[in-house]
Parts: sequence; structure tokens; C-alpha cells
Amino acid sequence: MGLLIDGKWHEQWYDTASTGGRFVRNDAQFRNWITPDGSAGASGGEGFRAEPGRYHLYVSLACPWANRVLILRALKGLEHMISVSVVNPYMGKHGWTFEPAPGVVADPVGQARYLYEVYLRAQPQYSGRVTVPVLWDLERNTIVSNESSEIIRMLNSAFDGICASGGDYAPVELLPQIDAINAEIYDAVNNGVYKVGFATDQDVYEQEVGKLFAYLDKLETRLGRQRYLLGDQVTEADWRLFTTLIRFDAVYHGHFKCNLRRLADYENLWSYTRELYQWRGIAATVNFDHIKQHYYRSHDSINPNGIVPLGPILDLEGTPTRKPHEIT
Ligand SMILES: N[C@@H](CCC(=O)N[C@@H](CS)C(=O)NCC(=O)O)C(=O)O
Repeated sequence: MGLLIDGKWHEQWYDTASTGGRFVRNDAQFRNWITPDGSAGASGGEGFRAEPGRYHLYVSLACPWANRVLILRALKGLEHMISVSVVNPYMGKHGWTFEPAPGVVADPVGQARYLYEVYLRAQPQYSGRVTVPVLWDLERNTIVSNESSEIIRMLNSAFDGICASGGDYAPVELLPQIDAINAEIYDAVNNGVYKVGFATDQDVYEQEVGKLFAYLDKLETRLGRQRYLLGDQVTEADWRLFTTLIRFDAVYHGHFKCNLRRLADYENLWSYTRELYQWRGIAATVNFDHIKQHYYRSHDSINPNGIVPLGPILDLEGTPTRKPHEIT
């Protein structure tokens, strides 16, 4: 684990000492948009035109933020238009690498050994964290975006005119509600599990774990009333929640000590997670081996011996127990 400072790699773990034992996430720095006609996107920065075969993704199969991007790519049938490289699940002193291992897909552009080389190709003096996902433009040889929340918005609509398939997961009329619930879920759940797991102070840990489970309890009630977060239509908000829920019992419960309850103990949340997992194309974006290898082996301070547990045994293929026709 480390970061780039003025184009040079430095080994460094997250600094929680300056924030009272609290984990604080930095903002992503590449914030451009792919648009149908190449005009500037929501950030107002340079626009990149939607074209088949022009873009490449660098992802980790362990990472929940990269997982959302793979999910939108699958839902929109963009697998043949946007290629993918997969990093090694172990993130050590050089950060993410392309060290060969089952499931790793090498960098086709510059045969990088380390992901930070990809950042340096785009910006030789880059300073900041080297995170996945990264959306790369093969034509201009640069990074379009390294912010997953914006990449999924682009994939939802930018390629619609050039053979993306089905579904609008962020319909204009629902955007205010989607954005509002995304913000809550990001803070309480997606980033919430990291605030619990990376806390280095007992009181901070206890506060964060309490907030996380209080919010999961609220979601459990909500999903007892309706099929999806915003009613009977699946939206981006559901997929953003899903990537944390699918990792919950495998890594957040044990490794991050989010263990007041298992996700499988929540009837509605568990059934909802299973249902989304069983959507066409989704299970292929989830790799429990990479997920467990990454978390249990990469965070030395949390799990110094790097032992990866064999369990839990998860039954994700079973029939969801909620009866959608009764609750929509
Ligand atoms: N804001 C980014 C966050 C991505 C992120 O934090 N990815 C993690 C993997 S789960 C990462 O690459 N961390 C490396 C680091 O922080 O050095 C996004 O959502 O795209």
C-alpha cells in the first residue's frame, strides 16, 4: 500500500493518526466524462466521445467500487465494447500489481507491472492514491476517470446510441431520489464498513459499527415493504448497495469486525442480495477468491499473519425467500 508523490511511489499505510483514529477517504482526481457526442460532461472538463473499442477498464475483482462498474458494463451489454484488465488481488508494498495469478488479466496498453505505471502514463507528475477502477482512453492514451460513481453514470447512457442494450438504471425522473439514497448508503454502508474496519480507536470503532447496523436495520424494514430501494424498479442505487452486501459475510463481518449480525441473519436484505446476484451477468462479476485474498492478505495491521479463512459457506444460488409479488 502506498501512493504517488510528484510521480514517485512512496510506501505508506492510511494515516488515521491525524484524524483521531478515523478513516477518511480522499477524492478521486480524474473526473472527465464519456458522452455520446464527445461534449464535456457533468464535471465540465474535457469530453470523450462514446465509441466501441476505444475504452479500457482497470479493475480489481476484490474491490466494491470497481464491481459497480463491471455490473453496469454487464447490465448494458458493453462487454464487447469496453475491454478489461484485472489486477492481482494482493495489494502489497507496490500497491496494485499485474503479477500473474488465476483471474489476473494483464495490461494490454503498456504491459505495466504495477498499476501506478498506468497513472504515470496519464500524468507523469501525479500525486495521490492509485486506486481502481480506472477508465482508460486507448485513443488519447490517458485516464478519463477514476471515480466509480461517475463511471457508472456514463455507462448507463453514453453508449445507448451505439448498441448498448437494455435498461435505464438512473432515469431522469428518479435522479433526485437516487442521488439522495446513494449519499446515505455511501456514508452508512459502502464507506461505513471501511470506517468500521480501518478504525484504530475503540470508541470510533464502536460508534461506526453502531451506525452501520442501525442503517442496515432501516434497510431491512424498507425492503420488507418494497422490492427495491426505490419501489418496484431496480436502479443504480440497488447495484451500489449490492456490491457491499455481497462482500458482507465473506469479509466485512470477519475481517472488518462488522459482526453484530451476519447479512444472512437479515431475511429481507439477504433475499434481496441473492436476487440481485442471480440477475443475468451479475454472478460473473463477483469473485470470492479475489475478495477474500485481497482483504485478508493485504491489510497487515488488521490480519498480520495473512490467513485467509475458508468460510463462510454462502448459499447464494438458493431461491430468494421474499415473494416479490406480495411486496411490490
Ligand atoms: N473514489 C474511488 C475509490 C476507489 C477505491 O478506493 N478503490 C480501492 C480499492 S477497493 C483502492 O484502489 N485503494 C487503493 C488505495 O487507496 O491506495 C471510486 O469509487 O472509484
